[in-house]
Amino acid sequence: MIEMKDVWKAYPNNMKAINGISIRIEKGEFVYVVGPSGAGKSTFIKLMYREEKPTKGDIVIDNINLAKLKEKAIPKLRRKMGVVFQDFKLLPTLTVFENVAFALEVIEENPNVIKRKVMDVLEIVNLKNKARSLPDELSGGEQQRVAIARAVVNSPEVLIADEPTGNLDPDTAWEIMDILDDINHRGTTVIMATHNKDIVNTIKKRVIAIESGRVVRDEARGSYGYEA
Ligand SMILES: Nc1ncnc2c1ncn2[C@@H]1O[C@H](COP(=O)(O)OP(=O)(O)OP(=O)(O)O)[C@@H](O)[C@H]1O
Repeated sequence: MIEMKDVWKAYPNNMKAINGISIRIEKGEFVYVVGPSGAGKSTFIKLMYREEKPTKGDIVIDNINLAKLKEKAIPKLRRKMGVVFQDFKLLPTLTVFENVAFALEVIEENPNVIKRKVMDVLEIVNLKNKARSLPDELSGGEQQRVAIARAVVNSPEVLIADEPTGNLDPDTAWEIMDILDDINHRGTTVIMATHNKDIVNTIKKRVIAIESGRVVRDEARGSYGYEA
């Protein structure tokens, strides 16, 4: 469960990106975050994985208050969440297997367990046959699938995705949605910021719309609501 209570965020240049947001997201939900460019979607998402700290208010994830979290406790929080970005952010010199294994090696997981978990998750994203490839030998959609595998290999409770289909052609974007939907059905909460009107209007989920740093709509099975 994720709860924001009257959260405000101003950047050091005094840009007020989030202006009093209160929301609650239950375990297992799939939520789209939509809104015009500059509305505060990325900031909203960055607050959730503690990339940014709120100026005011509380953000509670599984009884951990991010507003009060010490720097040294951040790695433990991050183990509860996987993050996927528009530009994949894979390590270019590591193979697909190594990119996905990396998060487990950092926590000194047993090598046999690493192998099993990585191959299991590569199966979910349908990339077992590319385990030895390097990222630049893959298509954009395949690279994003590796990034998703890396984000979920640790079985996080929450998967946060900031425009995961933003760099992909429409067909590939739908493939990514199938995978995110599958991961959600396996029990992971998914929170996805997106500008993809077709996806939001077709695969109906909860929609939180943000404008000028405020929630202007929060609808179960909502729609995109803006011109694409
Ligand atoms: N690190 C930063 N320092 C200062 N201002 C920032 C910073 N990051 C974002 N902003 C500003 O905060 C506001 C909200 O930005 P944010 O990236 O959250 O919007 P967004 O809805 O994700 O936009 P887009 O859809 O274009 O990605 C914008 O005015 C932006 O310029």
